[in-house]
Amino acid sequence: MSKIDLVNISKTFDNKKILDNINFTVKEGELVSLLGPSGCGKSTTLKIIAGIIKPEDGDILFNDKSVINIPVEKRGAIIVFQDYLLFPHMTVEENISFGLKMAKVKKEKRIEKVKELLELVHLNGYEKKYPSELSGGQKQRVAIARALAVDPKVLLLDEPFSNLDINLRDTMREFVSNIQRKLKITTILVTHDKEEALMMSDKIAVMLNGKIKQFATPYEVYTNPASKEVADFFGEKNYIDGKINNSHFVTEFGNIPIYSRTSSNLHAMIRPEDVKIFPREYNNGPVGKIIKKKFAGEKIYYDIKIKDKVIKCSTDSINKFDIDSQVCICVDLEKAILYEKTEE
Ligand SMILES: Nc1ncnc2c1ncn2[C@@H]1O[C@H](COP(=O)(O)OP(=O)(O)OP(=O)(O)O)[C@@H](O)[C@H]1O
Repeated sequence: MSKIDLVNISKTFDNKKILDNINFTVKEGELVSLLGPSGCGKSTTLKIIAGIIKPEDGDILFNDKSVINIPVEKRGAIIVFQDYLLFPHMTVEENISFGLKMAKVKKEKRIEKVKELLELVHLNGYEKKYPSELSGGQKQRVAIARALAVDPKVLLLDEPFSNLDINLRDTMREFVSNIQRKLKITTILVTHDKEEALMMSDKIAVMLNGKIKQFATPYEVYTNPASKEVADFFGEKNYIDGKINNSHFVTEFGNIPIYSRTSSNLHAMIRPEDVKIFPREYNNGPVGKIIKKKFAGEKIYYDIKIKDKVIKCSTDSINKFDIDSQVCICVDLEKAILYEKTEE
């Protein structure tokens, strides 16, 4: 297993800068997610790490040694693509042992390794099946076993769950997490799914427009986005206006202390789960009317109109309120983050 460093990586396609000075480190045995919207450069980054694409600037280090001039087949970084790319004319065991055969590993050793991997991915008994006889989840497990067969220095997963239905996706996320932790294999996961990145990663690299905007733990990225741009990408939020007075940002929901001031043109970002909602008669905060309600199993999402502003709130589904009902809200301002206003 390796520590991976991306050092000042840049890449241009058709005169357009796709990757702009990318830097981050994946420690040995860590799972780092590369998270960002479609087209921001995630897959290109993965292909550069694997050696499929060469950057025009920068370096890739595996355990502090440059691998930039090492060709893809010798580099030891294996990509599992979202469409698995299994060989359709080969059985499960032939697919898994393909890389070992290429590496001229002896037959007995190959058989032993395939057996071990089939056990790891819970596919014992499937060795003689062809990919067309497998479900999506099973195909993906074969693809992972095939990647692991060659003992890669780093496992690169390119949107591995996006072709799976939602229930299987959860199962496979957990399955891959367990294998990754068990083998302690350095892994980079490309995803545009925030929840997936939050659940699976040791660290998240948030990528927007070819740049890494934040590199931190899931908790840090979610609770303390490095910029308004990251906060906007990362889930629902409210922006609350206010005025600065005596080192405080004064809002209609209460005051937020300002520790270091960079601008006077601020607003406070607050997540929907940090807005509490109470029946009108509690009378312990600003009053508004529920104008939208979305039931999502464990949670209910409300839009509450207070004067001319709409505040988003999410609660567990025990707290039920009807559309048009009057409620009062309490904003947990300790969780608020002040950002400079940008042009919308
Ligand atoms: N070989 C190429 N030649 C020209 N442009 C390319 C090439 N590969 C990627 N691009 C462009 O680079 C940009 C980033 O592509 P990339 O596949 O890295 O994005 P992504 O973040 O992985 O997107 P998605 O989530 O949709 O897969 C896109 O605008 C894409 O069109």
